[in-house]
Amino acid sequence: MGKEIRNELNENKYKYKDENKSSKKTNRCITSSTSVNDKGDSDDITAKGKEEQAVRDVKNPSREKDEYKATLTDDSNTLIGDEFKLSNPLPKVVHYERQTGNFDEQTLVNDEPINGEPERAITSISMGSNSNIEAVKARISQMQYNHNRVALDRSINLAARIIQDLRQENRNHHIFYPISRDNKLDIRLNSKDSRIAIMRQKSLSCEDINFHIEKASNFSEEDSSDYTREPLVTGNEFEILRLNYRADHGSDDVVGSLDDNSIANLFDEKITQILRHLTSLKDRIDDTSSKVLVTGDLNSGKSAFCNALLRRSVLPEDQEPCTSVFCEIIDCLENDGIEEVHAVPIGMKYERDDHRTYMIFQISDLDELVYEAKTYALLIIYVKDNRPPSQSLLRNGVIDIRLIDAPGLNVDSYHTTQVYARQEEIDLVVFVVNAANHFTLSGREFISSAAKDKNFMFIVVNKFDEIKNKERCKGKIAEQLQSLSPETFKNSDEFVHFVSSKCDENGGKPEGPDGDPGDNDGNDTPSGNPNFDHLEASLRGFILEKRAISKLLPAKTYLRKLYGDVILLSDQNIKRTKYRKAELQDNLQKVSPQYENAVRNSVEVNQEILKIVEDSASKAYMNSRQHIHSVIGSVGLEPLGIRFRGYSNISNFARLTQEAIVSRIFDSVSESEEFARNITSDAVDRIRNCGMKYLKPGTLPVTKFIPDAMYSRRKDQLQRTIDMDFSFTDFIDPNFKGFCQTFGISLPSESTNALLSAAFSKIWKTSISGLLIMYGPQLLSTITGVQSIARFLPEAVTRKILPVATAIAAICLPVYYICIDAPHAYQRNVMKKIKKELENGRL
Ligand SMILES: Nc1nc2c(ncn2[C@@H]2O[C@H](COP(=O)(O)OP(=O)(O)OP(=O)(O)O)[C@@H](O)[C@H]2O)c(=O)[nH]1
Repeated sequence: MGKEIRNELNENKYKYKDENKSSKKTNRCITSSTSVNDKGDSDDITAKGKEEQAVRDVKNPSREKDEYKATLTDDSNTLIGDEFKLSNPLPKVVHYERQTGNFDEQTLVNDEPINGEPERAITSISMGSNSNIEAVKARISQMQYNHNRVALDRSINLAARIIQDLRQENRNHHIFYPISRDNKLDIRLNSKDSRIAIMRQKSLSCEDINFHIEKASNFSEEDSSDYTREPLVTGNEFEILRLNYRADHGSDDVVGSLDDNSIANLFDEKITQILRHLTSLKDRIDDTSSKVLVTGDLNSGKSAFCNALLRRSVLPEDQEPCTSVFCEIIDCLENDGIEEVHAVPIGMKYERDDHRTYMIFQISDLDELVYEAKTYALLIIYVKDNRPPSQSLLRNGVIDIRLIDAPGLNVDSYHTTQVYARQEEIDLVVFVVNAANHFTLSGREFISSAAKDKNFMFIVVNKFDEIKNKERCKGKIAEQLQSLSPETFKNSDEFVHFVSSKCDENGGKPEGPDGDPGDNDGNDTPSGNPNFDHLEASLRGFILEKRAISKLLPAKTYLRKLYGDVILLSDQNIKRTKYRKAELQDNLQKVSPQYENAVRNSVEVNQEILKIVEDSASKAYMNSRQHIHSVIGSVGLEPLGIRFRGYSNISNFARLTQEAIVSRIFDSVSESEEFARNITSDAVDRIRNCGMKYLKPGTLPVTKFIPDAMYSRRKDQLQRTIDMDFSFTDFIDPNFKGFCQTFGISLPSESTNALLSAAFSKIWKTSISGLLIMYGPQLLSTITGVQSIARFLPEAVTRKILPVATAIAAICLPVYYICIDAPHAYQRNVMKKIKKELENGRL
């Protein structure tokens, strides 16, 4: 990813080089609309202090130069005050060489090209008036500024895209974030307070936290060696992407004790913060006004300092802590020239044109309003400054400046957090420190945090009048500042000021009466206090002349650090991935033979197990089938021991018969199940032995096989599945053998018996049975030889009595047989039904 970012940066020419080095490359101009100049955004013409060179002849046409073709459109008027308004038309297109401040020979004057006549172009401009030259300079300055602003805007968009990609990557599979592991902190992480603090993190659920804490506690040397075998950065090298996690305010950072999941969550949160900050940076550079935040410790004199800058006692000053609401001071021209206070209630977004978003007060009400922190989030104070633009800070003719007086840092944690949050939308921080206290802990923390994107901040060491040993105080401040904000320290003369903001009764800073700008008559003079004058001049110079530094540099600084971090992180991930890949390949080589062996064994063992399972299953199946079938077969043949108590009791007989049959079948099922249990138990043992052959001792899970849990089907369920209804036909099942046995007729052989029984049964169910009834008596008489005997009987007997007797016998005998056989027939029919159900698989 590092490479990708670099490529992307190169493609877009977002080169953030060291400013000192880049300044040596003098021949580079602003190149394209997407580029950031070599010196970043800080070197507009005025900042370089080379205004006198801005308009001059091109002496060396062969030198290397990039051209910037700037069309003077709306942008050119953005910063030009009335005094720069032109009497003569300006050239429409100017080719300007950045490093030398020269216009080249392509310059057009009055729409006409002046190729080869550079003097004409220059003459045309310089022959006009000084205001012409100033106007061209101002416009070029503005062009460069706008150009840099657009470039930064694009760079911020690019950074946001990269950061979002990073977040997605981190969500897909955790990004490796280098940290130095600290096992000692685990104990602290396990404390109750830490648990509660971690639970407050919305990204972690309760279970997650317990899991992470447990994991952190179990973190062993072996785990940590994963991270130490290769030389990696520790995470402290990151400037923007550095992760901190403190269980409580002021406690130690415990990131080193968190596991990968928690780190990934923290990283995700960090990205959310960065994206928010990038948005505020974008808003900040697009905002045409400049916001100056005056902050510092409680009672350090912030309000007094603002008043001193305004030359008016606008904000209340007190020995007691007083400012607990943010006070934003704006020139009243932005409020139709009316001096007043707009108090914005908490939760409301201020819109000047929407009166519902604020309440209006007089400036004199500020004495009370600054205490109303529970009601108001912001006090917008519109003040009039009659001083000329060259002296006024708010109405300076160049850029709108808003002074923001913040509550003291150490008032309480809520206010401190608010100050931290607001500094994101701020272009310049003025940190007011009490000369007697030096930098307190909260002051130091704030300055370190602000230094992330602001290379420079003004340090106002206030109440210097109260210090006796002034040199000693200066030394102490310098010592602390060196480590806190090196850039500010390097440029101490411009950025560090030892002053007294309190009104000087002996002709010090002029101060008008409260709310009355009467003294502020536009003829104001410097304060008479050289230190304060110097501070004021530096402040004006920085904000007005070095707009690029005050407004754009914070964004550039932040982006440079962010890109640096992303590249560092990418490099670490690439290294880490390569290292892991090599390690995995090593391991793969080591485990490959073992793996192949394991696969072979697994195939063998699977085949063995499959065979055991198939054998056992088919044995159990065959046994059950045979056993149950034999029981079903025998039930119809053997008596069940249920007495038939006549046809009046037939339903009871049917129920008892069915129950007896079910009981027989159930017993056979239970016996089969028992058999299957034994077979399965034996199979499980054989499978276990099979596993033991291949697996190391102790690796096979100890599971207990419980045979009794195998079958749960109960007798009553079986009973319910058998059809309990019966009809009278269920009691009729004639068969030849039974018929013969009933009447004591003996049959020649078993096979003949079976044959006849089958035929008998078939015939019974067909129309032949009807014919038999009709012609049965005749047939019977023929079969039994009644006809031949009849020859010896008197004719009356043969004609009348014999046929009637034969017919009676042919009807009564089967009826008698059916009645006698009914109980057995029912038993046989029920069994037939059950068999049929079994065959159809419904039981
Ligand atoms: N001697 C001296 N006193 C000062 C100076 N600046 C401010 N004071 C006094 O210090 C006290 C506090 O000043 P403020 O301006 O209210 O301080 P602050 O930082 O705004 O206070 P909070 O907003 O409450 O945090 C007031 O009594 C001021 O008169 C100074 O330069 N010298």
